[in-house]
Amino acid sequence: MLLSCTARLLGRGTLLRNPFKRMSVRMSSYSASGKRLRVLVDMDGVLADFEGGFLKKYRARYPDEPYITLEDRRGFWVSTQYGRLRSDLCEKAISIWESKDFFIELQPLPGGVEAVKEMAKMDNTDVFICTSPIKHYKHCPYEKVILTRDKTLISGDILIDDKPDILGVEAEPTWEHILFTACHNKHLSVSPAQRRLLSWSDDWRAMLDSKRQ
Ligand SMILES: Cc1cn([C@H]2C[C@H](O)[C@@H](COP(=O)(O)O)O2)c(=O)[nH]c1=O
Ligand SMILES: [Mg+2]
Repeated sequence: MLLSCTARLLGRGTLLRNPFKRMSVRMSSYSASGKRLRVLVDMDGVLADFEGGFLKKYRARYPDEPYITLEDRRGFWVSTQYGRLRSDLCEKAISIWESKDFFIELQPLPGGVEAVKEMAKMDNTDVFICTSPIKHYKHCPYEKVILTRDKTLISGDILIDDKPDILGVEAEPTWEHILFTACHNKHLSVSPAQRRLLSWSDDWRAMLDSKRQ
């Protein structure tokens, strides 16, 4: 569903060729002096309701098995928390997002598509969706947009992402990580230096502005 919303914004035929870059270059003009702002926006848990979509499909497929409400979610990895509930539930959880149509049917999180659309129209701003694929490659890469297992390698000014720890081979990524609040991270106390975006109703525009020269 998110992908179809995004496709409507951008034209489905261009999705896998990094349409946001083309779109932002087309829609905004370079200023003579100003540096362009590069915003990386995560997909699962930021634009697409991964947790809600997972729970709905898990309960439909395994109606007699225990489950974890969104209120009780803790820790980034759903599979880890389900595995702690009962060891075989880890594999059952994984089976949900490895299924065909899981990613393409995720619902958009409120305001996300509109925010990205607005960002992409801003002067001197380039917006990219930056998302990690699952290890099971059968359906996921086709259903997602831009893929990287290591977001530290991607250069940008801001990365809006719900994963609390974004690690990779680059020890000092160029971006500032803005933590997008999700059910699994809202109880975490993060360092005072770490900024949070509570939802797409929060002031993401001010966060972008704070990074402009
Ligand atoms: C919770 C959870 C997620 N995954 C997968 C699903 C996504 O493809 C990535 C997360 O991508 P993001 O760019 O960091 O949002 O991880 C998983 O494999 N196991 C899980 O428990
Ligand atoms: Mg995410």
